[in-house]
Amino acid sequence: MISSLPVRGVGEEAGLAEAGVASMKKDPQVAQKVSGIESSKRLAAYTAVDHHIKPEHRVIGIGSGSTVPYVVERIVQQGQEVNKGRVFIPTGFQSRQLILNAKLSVGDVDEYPSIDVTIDGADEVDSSLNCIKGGGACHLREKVIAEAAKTFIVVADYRKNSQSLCTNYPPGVPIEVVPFAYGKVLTAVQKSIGSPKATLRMAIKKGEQIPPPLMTPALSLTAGPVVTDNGHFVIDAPFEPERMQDPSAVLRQIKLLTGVVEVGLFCNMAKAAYFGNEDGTVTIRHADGRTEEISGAQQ
Ligand SMILES: O=C[C@H](O)[C@H](O)[C@H](O)COP(=O)(O)O
Repeated sequence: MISSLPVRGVGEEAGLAEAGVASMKKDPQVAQKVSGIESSKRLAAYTAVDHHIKPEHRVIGIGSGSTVPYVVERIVQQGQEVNKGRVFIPTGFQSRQLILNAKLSVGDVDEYPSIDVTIDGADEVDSSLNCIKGGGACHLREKVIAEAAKTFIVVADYRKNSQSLCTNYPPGVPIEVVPFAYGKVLTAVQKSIGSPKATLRMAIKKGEQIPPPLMTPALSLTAGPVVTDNGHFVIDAPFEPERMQDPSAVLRQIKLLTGVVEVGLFCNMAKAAYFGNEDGTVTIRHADGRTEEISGAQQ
C-alpha cells in the first residue's frame, strides 16, 4: 500500500501535512482538495506505467518527489514474476528508499548506463514538454537518469500543466551549485542572467533561528542551506514567463556560470507528459505535439 511508502511532501500538500490533520478536520474542503490532488497524481502515475513499463523492459529509472511513489506502487502491482528480472535505477536517496521498501532490485547508472524507460515527476511542464524540475533538489541525478533513458516520461497532477514555464511554479528554476561558489553564482543569476529575486534555498529545521543583525536578513530564517544528495547548494531563480519562451537559451546561459553543477530545466527531453485531472481523466501531451484526453487507469 502507498501509505507504507515514504513520500516526500512538497508544495502545499507538505505544508498541510506539517500543519497536521487537525487543521484539515476543521476545513473538510481543504482535506478533500488535498486528496483530490493525490488521486490526480496517482491517476497520472498509474496510466503512465500501464502505457510505458512493458514486460520486456528490464532497466527502469525511478524519479523523485511525491508523485513517483505511485509509479513504484503500480510497478509492484505488475507482479513479482515480471519484476524479479528487472533492475531499478534511483535518482536520489528518497527514490532509492522507495525501490528498496518495495523489495525491488536497485542498480546504479554507472553499471546500467542504458535505461529502457525513466518515469519522473515535474514542478511545471510547458506546452513543448520543457520542464522545471528540482523542487526536491534532485535534478542533477534526475537529469542523468532521464538522459540515460531511451524513453523519458513525466507524471504530474493538473497543477503542473502550463503553457509557459515560471507561470505556476513561483520558486522558479532550481540551480545546483558547488557551495564555495554560491555567492558568486547567486550574484550573477540576479544581476546578469535576469532573476533579481533569486535566493539560496534554506533548510527547514536545520538549526536555531538566528536573527539579524547576527545573520544577514536573507539568511536569517534558518541556520543553513539545503544540501543536495551530492553535497551541493541550490539557488531558486524565478524568471518572468516571457523569458521562458526559450528555456533552452536560459539553460545554456546559467550552465556557463562556473560553479553551476546542473540546472533544473529539462528541455526537449520528455517523450510524453501525463497529467492527472480532478475529473478522473488524464491529459497526455506528446513530444510530437499531439494531446489526448483519456479516462485514467483503473485503480
Ligand atoms: O527534485 C525533485 C524533483 O524534480 C521532483 O520530481 C519534482 O519536484 C516534482 O515533485 P512532485 O511530484 O512532488 O510534485
